[in-house]
Amino acid sequence: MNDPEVDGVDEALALLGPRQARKPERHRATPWAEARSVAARLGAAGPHRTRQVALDRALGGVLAQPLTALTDLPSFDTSAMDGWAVAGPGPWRVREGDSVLAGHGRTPPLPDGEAVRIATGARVPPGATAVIRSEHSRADAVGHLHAQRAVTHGQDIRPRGQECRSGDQLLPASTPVTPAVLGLAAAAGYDELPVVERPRVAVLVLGDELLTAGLPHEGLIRDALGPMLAPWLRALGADVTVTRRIGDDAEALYAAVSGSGADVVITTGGTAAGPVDHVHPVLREAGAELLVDGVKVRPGHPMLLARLAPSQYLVGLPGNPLAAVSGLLTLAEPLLRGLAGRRAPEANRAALRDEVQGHPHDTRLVPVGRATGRGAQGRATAPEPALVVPLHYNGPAMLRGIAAADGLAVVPPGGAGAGDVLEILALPWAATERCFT
Ligand SMILES: Nc1nc2c(c(=O)[nH]1)N[C@H]1C(S)=C(S)[C@@H](COP(=O)(O)OP(=O)(O)OC[C@H]3O[C@@H](n4cnc5c(N)ncnc54)[C@H](O)[C@@H]3O)O[C@H]1N2
Ligand code: MOO
Repeated sequence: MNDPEVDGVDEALALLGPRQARKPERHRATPWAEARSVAARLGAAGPHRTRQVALDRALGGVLAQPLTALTDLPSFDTSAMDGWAVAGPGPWRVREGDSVLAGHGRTPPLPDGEAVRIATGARVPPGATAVIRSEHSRADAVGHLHAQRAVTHGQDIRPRGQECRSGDQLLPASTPVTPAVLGLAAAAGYDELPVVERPRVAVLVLGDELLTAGLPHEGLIRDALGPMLAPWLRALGADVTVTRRIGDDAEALYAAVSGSGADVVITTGGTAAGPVDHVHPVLREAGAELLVDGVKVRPGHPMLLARLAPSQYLVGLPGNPLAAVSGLLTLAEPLLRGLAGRRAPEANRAALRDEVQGHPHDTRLVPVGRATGRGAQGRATAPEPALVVPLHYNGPAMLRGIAAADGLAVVPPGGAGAGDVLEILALPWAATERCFT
């Protein structure tokens, strides 16, 4: 675990001038799984602010409190079918000129031996013992109703409280608010829901070489992270309040970090030890506490997590775009998930179709796609466990692999062989497919 790095981190530290040398002792990167746990623990600790929001604004949030029924459901004995409410054994005398419809108030009691027309969803009159579907009954010429099948007591009546009693817990806290949850909440009497407020996130994009439009030219390149991070972070439960381009300006970075009112500041670039890599010096100047300073993962090993204030964090993503994705999923995702009050999803697992080379000491995160067709033994859909294909173009500076991917395989140190079953990190937009479980 504590072996010296074999890949140049020691050498990189040796290149640091005395002003930049951040630790007298040898740099120790955190193992990948431990780095995720640190971020998850911080997130789970909160703070969790609760907000009451109208139902139509609660979608995508998570319940801050258990959802408790405000009423019995159904709230009255209800007809489950269109037909006849009857009282006692038949045949029944039809109560003429009268129909019991949904939405109507209390109806007069039904005496034994009588039947009245009733609609699905209508209140069953007091005294009724069953509902007979219209297609299972026949009214004769002298005003009597005959059942064409045996009638059992209570048939096709939904009794009050069948689904829940007022005060029953319908869903626990931390349940994601889906369209179905909105429907249930409305049925159970809610106009508003208490949801965990989304953590506010500020994104600071560093680098003088970045263009926001047009073609790369004369050493300048397009900013690939600005357009990618805000929507990705939103999908992880964050409220991204701003994406700012800071350039390679230490003072501007210090001002942006120390003046930020965000719960989480996310920086991109500047995490390494180059002449304009300002993140470490600025964190030092701001009195931040480094909780994770480098992670034993490829790409993305210079990623970091710092506490700026008691409940305010900074995640430093490396500038190489796939390394930034690695930092996003390793540190930002578990931190934000916890702060957003979300539960950890069950780990997805899938079998590798092809061997993946590993790093000798570090975890690798490798974009993978679901195998289909011949790769999945001739079937159109992947068999159990799902089969995934490692994708090309997975270098730290490349997004071509991840843009075509269904997830990121967690490749242990030393690599993995064909058929090995690995954890797959989900991409938030692939969540609805849940294909790896
Ligand atoms: N001497 C060493 N140099 C480097 C090491 C090391 O261990 N020793 N690690 C390398 C690794 S791995 C990574 S990753 C990068 C991390 O560097 P920084 O976080 O300081 O990022 P930058 O130097 O600012 O940029 C790196 C690379 O990424 C490009 N970049 C930056 N931002 C964006 C963006 N928004 N969109 C697209 N591309 C971006 C930037 O132009 C650089 O090419 O350090 C290595 N160096
Ligand atoms: O690990 Mo760097 O983060 O490979 O590109």
